[in-house]
Amino acid sequence: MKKSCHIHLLTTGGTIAGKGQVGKTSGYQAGSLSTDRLLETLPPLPPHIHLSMEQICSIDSNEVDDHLWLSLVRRINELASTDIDGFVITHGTDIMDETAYFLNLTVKTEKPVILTGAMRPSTAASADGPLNLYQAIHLASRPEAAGKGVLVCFCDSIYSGRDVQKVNTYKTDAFNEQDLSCLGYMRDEECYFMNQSLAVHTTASCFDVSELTALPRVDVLSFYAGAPADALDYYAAHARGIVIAGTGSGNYSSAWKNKIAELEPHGIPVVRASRIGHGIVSRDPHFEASANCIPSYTLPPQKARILLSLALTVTNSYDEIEQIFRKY
Ligand SMILES: NC(=O)C[C@H](N)C(=O)O
Repeated sequence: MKKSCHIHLLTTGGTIAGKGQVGKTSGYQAGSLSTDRLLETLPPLPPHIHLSMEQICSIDSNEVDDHLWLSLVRRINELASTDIDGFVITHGTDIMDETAYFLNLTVKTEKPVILTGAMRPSTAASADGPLNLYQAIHLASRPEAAGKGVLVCFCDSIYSGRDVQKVNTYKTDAFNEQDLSCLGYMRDEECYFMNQSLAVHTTASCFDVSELTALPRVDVLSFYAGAPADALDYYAAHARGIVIAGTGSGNYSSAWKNKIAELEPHGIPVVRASRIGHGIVSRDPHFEASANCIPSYTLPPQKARILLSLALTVTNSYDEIEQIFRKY
């Protein structure tokens, strides 16, 4: 007989809890199914898995903000010292990559923490939520999933919270399988790990948000043909740091480069990321001419924003922020 296992489900809403016209995959309301109703869609679990649950909120993930992240991480850290063996979080897919990365940097447990969701509402023909949730619960019960950082289980694949990104607007296989983030596969209840993220996470992370009520404001600004450099003045006046979604390998015009250099004495770090979504933004003397300009390495803009915000909770030093971007 298998050793019994206690999995705790935290629900936040998203399309997995969405309801709409029966059969249709679009035009639905996300986050409208209660946790009990969500569980009615699940195939039966084996007797050794004991499931407990709580609803954190019931929202479209575009409503997720720093405050929700801080309460979610506090709740997981508080429950991590109980007899719970693993956590599953249901979440909308639009912001799932951001929440997974934030939790990857801030939860203080080696126990499995798995996010899942769906691309089709519960009322759609061939809704994908039940299988995703079923597999996420099984994955959370597996010792192989421990100590690997926060994971996403979606459409038969296992992704690292560090590198997962949504890459399709509506298909059920919506995350980046052909990239750094796919760590392995699910086949029914079985998990098959093939890779592991080397970036620092969870118990080894230096970020402690337990006393914070808000995160330092960091904004993302896109560069595009002819983008006016004075937009940076606005962000420099309102945010503690800026991430640029540049072109190609994190590029922008010389007018932007000069404006960023002007911000250096004002203590505003500017992280160069890329709007491409794949590849690396590495050090380039052309851009890193001013010390406040830091490459995002393999982080896309929305994840670089999270890391810069957390980095600003521990340091204002440009050099130390750069070291953090190399490690996390
Ligand atoms: N598939 C989804 O879950 C999308 C939805 N808008 C959400 O992120 O909440």
